Amino acid sequence: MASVNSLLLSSPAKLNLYLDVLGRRPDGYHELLTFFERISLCDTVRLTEIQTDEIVLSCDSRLVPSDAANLAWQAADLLRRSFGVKKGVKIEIQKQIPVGGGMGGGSSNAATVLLGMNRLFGMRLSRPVLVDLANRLGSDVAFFVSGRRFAIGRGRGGDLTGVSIPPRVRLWHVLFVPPKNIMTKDVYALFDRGSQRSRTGRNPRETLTLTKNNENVNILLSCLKEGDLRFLNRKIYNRLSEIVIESYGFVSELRTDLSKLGFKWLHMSGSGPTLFVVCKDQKYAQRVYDKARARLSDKCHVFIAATL
Ligand SMILES: C[C@](O)(CO)[C@H](O)COP(=O)(O)OP(=O)(O)OC[C@H]1O[C@@H](n2ccc(N)nc2=O)[C@H](O)[C@@H]1O
Ligand SMILES: Nc1ncnc2c1ncn2[C@@H]1O[C@H](COP(=O)(O)OP(=O)(O)OP(=O)(O)O)[C@@H](O)[C@H]1O
Repeated sequence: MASVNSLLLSSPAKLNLYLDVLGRRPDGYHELLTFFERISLCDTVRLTEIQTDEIVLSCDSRLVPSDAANLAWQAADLLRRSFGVKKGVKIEIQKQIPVGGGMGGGSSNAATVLLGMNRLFGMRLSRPVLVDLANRLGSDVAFFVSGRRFAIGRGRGGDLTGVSIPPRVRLWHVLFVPPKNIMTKDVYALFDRGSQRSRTGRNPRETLTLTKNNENVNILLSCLKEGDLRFLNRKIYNRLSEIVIESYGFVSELRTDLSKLGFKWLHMSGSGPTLFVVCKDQKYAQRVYDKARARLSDKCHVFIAATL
């Protein structure tokens, strides 16, 4: 019997420890400065070479399309078209990362397909070539292709700078995910409307200069290297959180509930609605997890994850 060429891969989520929106770009996207962290909450992606010249996709979540609308399907298609690959592939996705939670699940699946097909078909494409493909699929895809635990993203988010953080540095998080999701593009549109109002003086928002932003990211980096979590908590920042909390009642309610449980430093990842805390170790994370599960299991899903 012929052996089956197949790979079983982990497809991790991300958190944004820093996210500032610096302005609107000529291509309609937003200019970002962000600090990514790869975390241990993972989907599973199985890739199998098939004899027919097609991409076949299945996914165990009904919130995710299983056709050409799936970002993982688009990744396989882009790779095949760019390099004239004739072989077909079956993609089977098992979701763990909440869909539309701000943790980059779809982008991660797409990156896993790029990296996985490169291996499966022995294509030997270099990391920069894969990063280039990634940036044609979405703003978060390049980070997952980079293979880094932490990175700074500029431009649309995919213009990456690596940071050197010792492997011993590992953050622990508890993630609080409301049962409703939020569309990223809606959040950016709300943000634009908010910024317009601020220009007319009705809704002033703090605007950070680029120098201030770079300084903040550098401080965040040193806190991480030194394991200074107290100061790190003060430096974690998300420019989109204010507009998300103002616009989506279920997020502000969850934040209030979590504050009442005594969680002081609550952060939001990406365009939300996932909220998270940073814990000093696994034991503390477990305590936070148990408390939130006991009191808020009807309001949100709770996960523990660490830097991966
Ligand atoms: C919120 C973040 O997750 C932070 O890492 C990203 O900015 C969004 O990443 P993503 O979902 O991979 O983004 P994409 O798939 O490229 O874009 C989704 C939508 O978000 C908006 N978008 C995204 C990135 C960016 N720099 N500017 C934008 O305005 C656009 O309206 C776009 O239609
Ligand atoms: N492989 C995939 N996994 C999850 N969602 C996908 C996938 N492909 C397409 N989608 C669609 O993309 C949308 C956003 O999904 P995703 O879970 O990536 O959001 P997100 O985590 O908020 O993204 P980000 O943080 O990158 O903005 C959903 O509407 C979903 O149907």
